[in-house]
Amino acid sequence: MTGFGERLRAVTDAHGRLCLGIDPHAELLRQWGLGDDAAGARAFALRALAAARGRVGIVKPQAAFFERFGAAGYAVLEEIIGTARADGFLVIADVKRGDIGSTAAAYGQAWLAPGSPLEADAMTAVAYQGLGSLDPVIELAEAHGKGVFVLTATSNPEGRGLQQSVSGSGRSVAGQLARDVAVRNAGATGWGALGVVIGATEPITASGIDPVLLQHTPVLGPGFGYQGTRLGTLRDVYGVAAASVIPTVTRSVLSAGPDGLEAALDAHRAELEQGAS
Ligand SMILES: O=c1ccn([C@@H]2O[C@H](COP(=O)(O)O)[C@@H](O)[C@H]2O)c(=O)[nH]1
Repeated sequence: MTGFGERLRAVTDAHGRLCLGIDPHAELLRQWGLGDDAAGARAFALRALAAARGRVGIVKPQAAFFERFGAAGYAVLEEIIGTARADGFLVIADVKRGDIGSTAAAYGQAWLAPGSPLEADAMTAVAYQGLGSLDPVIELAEAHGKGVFVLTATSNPEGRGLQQSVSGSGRSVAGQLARDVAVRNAGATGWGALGVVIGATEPITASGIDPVLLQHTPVLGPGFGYQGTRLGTLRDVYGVAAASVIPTVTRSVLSAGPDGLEAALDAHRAELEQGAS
C-alpha cells in the first residue's frame, strides 16, 4: 500500500501544490445565480471541480457548507467527494473532527475508511483533547494510505491567544503540537501521513513553531487569497518549511464566478510559482 505522504507527493509532482477549497457560501451561491440550497451547492461544486481539472490536483471541500442543508447537503458532499476521487483528485475533507479516542475512531471511519460513503483521502482534525486522542484516527489513516491534518496554528486571529500561550513544556501550544506531530513523522522517508494545519496569516515562527522540524510533515496552509496573504510570500511565512506547504485558496478563486474560475486558478498558480522560484 502506498502511504499518504507518497500519494500526496505524486499529486503535487504532477499538478503542483495548490489546493482549491470548495466552500458553497450563501453569498457565492447568490453571486453565481444559484439557489442557496443543496441543488445550488451541487452545481457550484461540480463547476468548481470542472475548472480544477488539469489545474490543481488537490481539492478541499469544507463540510460545513454542505451540512447547512442537512441530509440533502450530505448527499451532495458524498457525491462531490466521490466524483473528485474518481477524477483523480486527492480530496481533503475539511471537517475538523476530534473527541475522546473511541469517538475519534468513529470520525476516522466516517471520513477515511475504505468503502465509507464519505471516504476522502485525508481529513482535518482537532487535538484539543490531546494528540493521543487522535491515535485511532491516525492508525486508521496509516493502515489505508490516508492522511490527517491536525490544526496547529490557525489562520484566524482569535486562535492566537490560546495557540501561542506557553505550555508546561516551555513551548507554545502550537509549537509543542507541531513538534509532537513531527516526531511521529520522523521515520518517514518523504512526507508522513500526519500533517498540520498552519495558517498563512502570520509567520509561523510567531506561533513558536520551528520550521526546521517540518521536513517530513505536510502542512496545509489556509489564509492565502481572501484572508489577505499573497501566495508569492509563501517563503516569508513558512521559512524552510515552505517546501512542505500545500497552500489553499477558496473564496479568492470562487468569487471570480462560474465564468472566471479557470482564469482565477491560472493566476493563482502563476503567483505561487513565482513565489516558489
Ligand atoms: O486555520 C484555518 C483552518 C481552516 N480554514 C479553512 O480554509 C478555508 C479558507 O477559505 P478562504 O476562502 O480561502 O478564506 C475555509 O474552508 C476555512 O474553514 C481556515 O481558513 N483557517
